[in-house]
Amino acid sequence: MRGAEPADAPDEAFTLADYERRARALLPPAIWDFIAGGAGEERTLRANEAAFERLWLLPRVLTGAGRPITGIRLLGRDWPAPIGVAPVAYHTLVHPEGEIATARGAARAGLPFVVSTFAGTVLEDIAAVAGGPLWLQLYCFRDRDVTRRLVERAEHAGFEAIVLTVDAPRLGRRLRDVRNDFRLPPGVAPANISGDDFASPAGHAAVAFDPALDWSVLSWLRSVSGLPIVLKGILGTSDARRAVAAGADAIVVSNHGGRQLDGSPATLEMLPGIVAAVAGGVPVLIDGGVRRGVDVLACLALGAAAVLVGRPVLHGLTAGGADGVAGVLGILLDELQDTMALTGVDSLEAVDRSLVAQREQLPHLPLAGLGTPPLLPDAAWRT
Ligand SMILES: Cc1cc2nc3c(=O)[nH]c(=O)nc-3n(C[C@H](O)[C@H](O)[C@H](O)COP(=O)(O)O)c2cc1C
Ligand SMILES: CCCCCCC(=O)C(=O)O
Repeated sequence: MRGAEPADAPDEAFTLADYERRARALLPPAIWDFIAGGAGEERTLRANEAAFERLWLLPRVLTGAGRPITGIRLLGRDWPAPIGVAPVAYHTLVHPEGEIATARGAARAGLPFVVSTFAGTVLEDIAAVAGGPLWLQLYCFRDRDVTRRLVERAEHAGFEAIVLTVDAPRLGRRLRDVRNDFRLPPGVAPANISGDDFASPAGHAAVAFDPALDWSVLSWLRSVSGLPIVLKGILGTSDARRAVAAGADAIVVSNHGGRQLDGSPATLEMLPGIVAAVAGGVPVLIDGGVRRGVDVLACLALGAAAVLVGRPVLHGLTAGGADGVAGVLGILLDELQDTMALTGVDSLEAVDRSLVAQREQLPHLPLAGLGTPPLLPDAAWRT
């Protein structure tokens, strides 16, 4: 248990951990496992959250920063805060209105929503209720016509970017799902692609995903869409550089929430090296284990332009539909504002690496060095 938290599912939620406990109490165990689980022994899943425990924020005092402004501009659009909803399949698993309720919840905060290829509701219906930027997450199928039609529909419906997931030539081996023989319940299916046999996500992916996907997919995608292309699932510096060279408009440092390669590093640990490698060429976003406003600020201090949040949004959706999603995003936003004010920064332009220190390194720092602490050793970032 973390912090001052009740052991049982709380009636009211004050933190994302409260929402998590409420969702767990409400969901059937196999659905809970599908959402909460990761690949293999879940080392990477655990590492994502644990990495945040190793960073401290170093407050600056008397800066007059009591009313911080959280807005950013990304891919030509203003975001009220550097927080978006990560693409997560099948919101209809946890709430009958699925992504429609999520879009309504995100709209209340005006925050962006990345809709999964495997959304359980129709893209055009989601677009009709959205209030912030909408991006489409794309899995590239063996059948490029199916993939192209999805992109064209999204563009026509007003989606503003394509987020191509590049870490999934197949699905990771998620042992909870294997042990549960997980199947989608009746009534839960992808609403935007046709076909059958979707019930086993891993089985369907094995048949439908293009296992031979390579960098040429970017020029193919450019040939079918004029939308900005964001590559999601970059973890290494050389891939990050290659993404920029290949014309990506942004990248998301992601290990798919620990659901793909178990044994890959925490995203937070890889972020500084990737930001350095990209050298301002494109915005770098990150996801994985972001659970508090402090975590958001830590990511920004290490060079991220914005964070995406996955499981917590589903927890909010489970607990309270659109209200729950708005609740989760509202808590993160409030916590980010608290953190900025207490750290002494009044805008995100004032956030830089001098705000964070790695716990293990602090005792060795001379006092004068506290302003510019070295973070993880370079070797940890190389690929
Ligand atoms: C239940 C579930 C379904 C997901 N579905 C997708 C998906 O359809 N496409 C995708 O690119 N990533 C998918 N992801 C990964 C998320 O986009 C994101 O990378 C990850 O959840 C971030 O970590 P967090 O949950 O710790 O915030 C999924 C994650 C979960 C938990
Ligand atoms: C073929 C269905 C696959 C859904 C995959 C969703 C996903 O990315 C996940 O991590 O789960």
